[in-house]
Amino acid sequence: MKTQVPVQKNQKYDVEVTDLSYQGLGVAKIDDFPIFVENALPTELATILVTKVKKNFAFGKALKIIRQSQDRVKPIDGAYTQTGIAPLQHLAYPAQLTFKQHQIQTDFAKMKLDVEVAPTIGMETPYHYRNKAQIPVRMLNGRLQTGFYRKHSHDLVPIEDFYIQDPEIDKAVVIVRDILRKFQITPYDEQTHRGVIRNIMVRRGHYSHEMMVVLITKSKKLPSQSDLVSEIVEQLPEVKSIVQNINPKATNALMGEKNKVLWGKGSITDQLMGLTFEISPNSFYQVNPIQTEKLYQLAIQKAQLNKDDTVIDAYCGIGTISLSLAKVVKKVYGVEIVPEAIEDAKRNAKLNNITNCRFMVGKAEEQLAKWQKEGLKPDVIVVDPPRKGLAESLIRSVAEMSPQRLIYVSCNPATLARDAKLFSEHGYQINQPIQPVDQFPQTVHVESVTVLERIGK
Ligand SMILES: C[S@@+](CC[C@H](N)C(=O)[O-])C[C@H]1O[C@@H](n2cnc3c(N)ncnc32)[C@H](O)[C@@H]1O
Repeated sequence: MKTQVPVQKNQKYDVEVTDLSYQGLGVAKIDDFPIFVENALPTELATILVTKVKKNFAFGKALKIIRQSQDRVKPIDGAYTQTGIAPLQHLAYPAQLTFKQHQIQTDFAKMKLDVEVAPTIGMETPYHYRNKAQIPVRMLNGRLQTGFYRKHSHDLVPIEDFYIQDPEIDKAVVIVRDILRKFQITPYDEQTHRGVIRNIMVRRGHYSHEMMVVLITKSKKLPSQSDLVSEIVEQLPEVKSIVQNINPKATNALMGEKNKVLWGKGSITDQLMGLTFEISPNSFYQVNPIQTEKLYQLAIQKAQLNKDDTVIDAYCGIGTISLSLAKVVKKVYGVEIVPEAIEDAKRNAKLNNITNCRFMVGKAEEQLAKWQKEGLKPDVIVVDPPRKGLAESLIRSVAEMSPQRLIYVSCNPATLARDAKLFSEHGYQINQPIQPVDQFPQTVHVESVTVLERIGK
C-alpha cells in the first residue's frame, strides 16, 4: 500500500526549523516527515513553499520568516545569494563555527564513536580569503558574461564581487572578461558544445602576489591569442603566467589534460610556512592560505615528531606538508596521484634546499601497499585525502606498517568518521579532541585535524 506523504508540492506551510543539515538547509518536520528548507535557520518559524517532494523527504524554500533566529545576519549582496557560493552567509560567523564543530560530532555519533571536538578555529575576517577562482564564461543576452551558476542549475548569474575571493582576483576576472569581449571571443555553449572559452581560472599568491591566468578553452585554437596575451600582461602587472588549458570534452570537469604556456612561466610561486612553493595549473594548493598555516602548524605539532623519525605524507600534492615536516625529521616519503604536482613537489624540495624527501607519483593506496611490502616502517603517517576519504586497502596497509600515530587532515567529516571507525578496528584510537579549522568561511565545508594513536606499544 502506498503511504501518503504529509506535504504537497507548491503548497505553503508554517513550520518550525529545528536543525541545520550538512548542506546548510534548515530542517523542519511535518508529522515526522523532514523538509529541507533553503534560507531557514534553527529556532525560526517560517512560512515555506514546498518545491520538491520525494518518498522520504521534501525540499522547500522560506517565503517569510515569522520568528527570526538570533544568529541570522543580513547577506551583504544579492547577486551571489542566488548561487551556491556562500550558502551560510545568512548565519552569523560564530554560529557557522559552532555548526562545523557540531557537524563533526554528528558524523562521529552516527558511527557510534565517542570523541571530543574542539571549537572551530575561525578567521578574523571571514571573507575575501580564496586564493583561486574558477569562473564560468557564458553568453547571456548576446553578451559574454562571467559569474557563477544559479543554485541547482547551469544558468549563469553575472557577478563581479565574489565576496569570498581575494579582491585582486575579482578585479582580474573582470579585466580578463572585458578583454575577451573586446576581441569577441565566443563563450562556450553547453547545449551545443560549441564556442571557445569555457572558464577563467585565476590564482594569486597570498604572500608573493604572483598571479596566474588560465584560459580554459574548448578548442585548441584560441583566436586573437597574441592580442589577448598582450592586453592581459599590460592590464594586470601581477600576472607572471598565462596558460591555455584545453578541455574539448562535453563534461562538468573543469580542466582538460593539456596545458599550453602562452606567456611567462608555467607556474607561479608563493610562500607557506616560511617555505617557497611552485604551483602548476593542475596542482592542488589549499585555497585559504591564512587558515592553511594554522592547520599545518597544528598537524605538525600534533605529530610530535623527532629528528630520527620517518614520515609518510599520503596525498601530498605539491609537497606543502612534506616539506614543512622535513625540517624536523630524518626522512619524508610523499605520494600523490597528479604527476604535475609531484614535479612541483620535487622542484619545491630543491628550491628550499631540502634533501630528505622522496616523492612518488601514484595512488596512495597502491604506493602504501608497496612501501609496506618493502618493509618501510614509518613512525608517523599523515593523510590529507580528497572528500571521498581513504580506501579501505590503505587503512589496512597503515595498520600493517603500525606507525605510532596517524595524523588525518580531513575536508569531509562523514568520511573521516567512517575511516576512524575502520582504524578503531585495527587498534587505533582518538585520544585528544578533533580540531576543526575553518578553511571555507560562508560555506558548509568542514576541515579538521585528527590524531589516531596506536593502542599499546
Ligand atoms: C586535499 S588535497 C591535499 C594536498 C596537500 N596535502 C596539500 O595540503 O596541499 C588531496 C590530494 O590528493 C590527491 N589525490 C587524489 N586521489 C589520490 C589517490 N588515490 N592517491 C594519491 N593522491 C590522490 C589530489 O590530487 C590532491 O592533491
